[in-house]
Amino acid sequence: MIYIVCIFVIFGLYLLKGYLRSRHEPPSLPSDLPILGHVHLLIGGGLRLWESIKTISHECCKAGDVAKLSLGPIKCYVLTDPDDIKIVANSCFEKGFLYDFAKPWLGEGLLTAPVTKWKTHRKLLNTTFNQQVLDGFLDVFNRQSMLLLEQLAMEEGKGSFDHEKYIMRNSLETIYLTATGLDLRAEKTLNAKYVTVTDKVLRSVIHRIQNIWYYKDFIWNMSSTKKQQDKDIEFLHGVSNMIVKERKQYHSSPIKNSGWLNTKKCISFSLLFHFFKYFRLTGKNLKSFGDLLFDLEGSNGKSAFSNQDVIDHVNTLIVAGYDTIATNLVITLLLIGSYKEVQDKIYKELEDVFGQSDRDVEKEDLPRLTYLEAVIKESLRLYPIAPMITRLIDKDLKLKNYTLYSGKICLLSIYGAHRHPVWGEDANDFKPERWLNPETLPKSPNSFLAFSVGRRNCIGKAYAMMWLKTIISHFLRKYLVTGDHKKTVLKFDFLLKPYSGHYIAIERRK
Ligand code: HEM
Repeated sequence: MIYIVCIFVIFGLYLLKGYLRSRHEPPSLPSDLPILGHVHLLIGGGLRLWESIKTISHECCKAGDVAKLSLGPIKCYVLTDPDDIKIVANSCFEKGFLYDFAKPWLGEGLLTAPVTKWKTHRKLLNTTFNQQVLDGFLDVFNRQSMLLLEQLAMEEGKGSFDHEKYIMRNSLETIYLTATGLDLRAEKTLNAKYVTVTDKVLRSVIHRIQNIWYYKDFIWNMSSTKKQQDKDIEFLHGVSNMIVKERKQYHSSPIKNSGWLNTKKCISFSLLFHFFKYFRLTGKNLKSFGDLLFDLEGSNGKSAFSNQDVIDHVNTLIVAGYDTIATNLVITLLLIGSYKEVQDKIYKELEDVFGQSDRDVEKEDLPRLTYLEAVIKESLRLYPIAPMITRLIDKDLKLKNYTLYSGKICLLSIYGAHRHPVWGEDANDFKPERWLNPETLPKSPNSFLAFSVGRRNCIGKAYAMMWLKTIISHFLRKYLVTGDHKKTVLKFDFLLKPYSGHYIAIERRK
């Protein structure tokens, strides 16, 4: 008898726990189909995926900022409240299995590294992203801006054109120079191929995310997309392996520090060639991120990173850096071209700082470009390049109104937080002025999340702002830009990207 009572009590407690837990669980998003859940939202290409991200975010906001979403058997949470997002981002650092789909490409660089590795590596990498190192890149940013203007000259006065192709190429060259020291300018074919192949690999990762039967490795491994992905990744790895190997050779050389002329003797001809181009371009002995990583020492006095670590980090910096800044620049120029009064105000600020001169941007100029900074932030608020990121909930977490239970994936909607009512009734409008007055900004400092939030936020934030301010200030001193952002159609291919209608026209300023 006592056994039967015990079984009833245990069963009763189990049911009670389930009931109490369900009372704290958030509601499910609408259109939750039996067994399939919300998988139908993932079906279709990048255009449909972007629409789905917007729908999920708006529905979640309506449901009280926390909601459940099911992808077949996989149960997820969605968040749109900025403060709740910060709690999750600062408590759970593991990103969940979706990021594993990028591991064949990015290995265990910062973006995809498991938490144990990420913690030590992020601390070390933070030291290489200091202001002094970034200031050293300003020369590259100025040279690359001038190069872009030279290339755009052929489009002057000719009506609308696709500025994305120029900007993608230029951004890749810039990030390559600062991450590896390699000057891709002289490698036009390699540059064009790198951009195309990177795009293909991004799309293949998205293809896997969209088709849940590919979540199982054995099915994915049999697919033709995976076979093509392997070939593409082999090409991308081939490029970075070549560079990193040569840099490593140079760093392990006993005469590394004995001056540029001596260094020549111990490095291969091809490296010498790259060095030559690099020094010619910058005119200074600048160190790339890759060089700084090789120089870092661990607690035992030896190199902190293995060859593979450096390759993974350099690959990650290139991928995380070039597409994000390029896409933001494409969208920001389009917005500036759509709002004449905004363009006039930026130009006025540029005149205050630079007069009529087309001189280089100096580090002292950057903090003075406050209106331009507001424009860039407003562009990132309306069009966050990474509109949704994920975290694995690895402990039960109490939020404002709900508890999230361990084991589920949490989708943090940056898009949703940026269009949240905390931004006011004009949340959908492009209004850079809101950034100039603390009264017109949301109370919570976590409401702007374009670079994510917490300790696992974007390591390249300061780099990105510096590069964007430099290039736009060169561009607008030379050109008047027109465009119509309302005609632009966007898609989501791992990152937010323009699909069509994003063209601009440029006229030289008198
Ligand atoms: C407008 C430009 C950029 C935007 C909007 C942006 C946005 C973001 C976001 C939202 C994350 C968090 C991703 C996640 O949690 O899954 C992130 C992470 C990261 N970003 Fe950026 N990023 C930009 C530029 C850059 C640049 C220029 C670099 C490198 C030079 C860079 C390197 C990284 C890296 C390495 C991470 C992973 C950090 C970690 O996990 O510790 N980003 N970025």
